[in-house]
Amino acid sequence: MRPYDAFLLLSFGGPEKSDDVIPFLENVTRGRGIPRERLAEVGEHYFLFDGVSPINQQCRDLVEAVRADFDANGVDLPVYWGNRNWDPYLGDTVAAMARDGVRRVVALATSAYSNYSSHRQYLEDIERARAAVPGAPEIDLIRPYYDHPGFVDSFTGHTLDALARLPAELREDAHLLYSAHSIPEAMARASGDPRRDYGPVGAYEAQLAEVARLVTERVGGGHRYDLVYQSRSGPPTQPWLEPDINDRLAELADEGVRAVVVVPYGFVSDHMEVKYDLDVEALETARKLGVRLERASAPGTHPAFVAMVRDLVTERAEGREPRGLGAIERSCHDAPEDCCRPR
Ligand SMILES: CC1=C(CCC(=O)O)c2cc3nc(cc4[nH]c(cc5[nH]c(cc1n2)c(C)c5CCC(=O)O)c(CCC(=O)O)c4C)C(CCC(=O)O)=C3C
Ligand SMILES: [Fe+2]
Repeated sequence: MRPYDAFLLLSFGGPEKSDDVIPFLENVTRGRGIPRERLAEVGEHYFLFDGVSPINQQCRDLVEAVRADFDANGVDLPVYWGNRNWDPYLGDTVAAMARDGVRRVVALATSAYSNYSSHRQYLEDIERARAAVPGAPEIDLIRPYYDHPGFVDSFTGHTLDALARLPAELREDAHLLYSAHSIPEAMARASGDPRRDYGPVGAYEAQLAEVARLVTERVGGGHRYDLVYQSRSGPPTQPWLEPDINDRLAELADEGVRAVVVVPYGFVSDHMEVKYDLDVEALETARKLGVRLERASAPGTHPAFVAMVRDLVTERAEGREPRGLGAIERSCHDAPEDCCRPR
């Protein structure tokens, strides 16, 4: 797979026992101005699950699936994994790669969209880790891949599965709620390639709208749908993207909607923000409102998603033009120096 001699999965990281929770939250929020009350509250979400975030095991599963897929398809690259906020830390992984004689790495982040947290911050993580390791390999980060057919098809499949779990009499009129991580409005406006015009909403929201349209079209059946946000943090005075999923659920209940399928299209796996903010909190909201809620799975190790990883690796290795189902102008693949920076 020239010019590369290794593949790296880059992820967020999460705690795996109660004692990890507070140090993990300190890592995530260092210098970010998250109120203490919010931190205590999010800590409780983790303690509810005995301090174990699902995200690390989901990364191990994806690493194994990618290894098997590479083996079966003649992609001869060792697979490494490193995180931003928890063990295995990216810095340790970069040191291990240097020791193993790895010179050039192709990396995929477990974030599909353009914005500071999902794209730029991973580029910064890579540079920081490399700077601390003498003889560190070069690391090329794969572009945002939100409209790759492998990402869209895995959500389509999982949305159809979730619809099938609804009682037959509720299925046809079920409302689709596409849920993504809220971010500060300023971060949303600064997302993407600064030379491009994404309209008033910025690249992140434009990309989300594209994916919701693509998945709804493929699911068929003419379902009505909305874009909603979850997991807001930051001080209440700072505007973040809205509407919150819980507020929108209340409005839909008022409008007479009796069943919703929540599609966590902002995420790559069913990690804590999905397991708590959707499966505990939004489910409870829906139950109180008398709305039936089914949650579709995020891609995880869906075969289309695993095959996507290989396609993105070969795209980068062969220097192929990026392709997607949407309008590629919405991406920031050709502006790796300036995209998704705070302005
Ligand atoms: C866009 C986005 C994604 C989706 C794309 C992607 O996947 O990258 C994402 C994913 C994740 N976010 C996660 C966890 C947290 N995010 C926080 C805080 C924040 N997230 C932000 C954005 C995003 N976050 C932002 C703008 C903040 C404010 C602070 C800052 O500017 O950085 C906090 C602090 C407490 C709080 O305030 O909630 C925690 C604990 C986990 C791990 C879950 C697990 O453990 O399973 C994952 C995958
Ligand atoms: Fe987050």
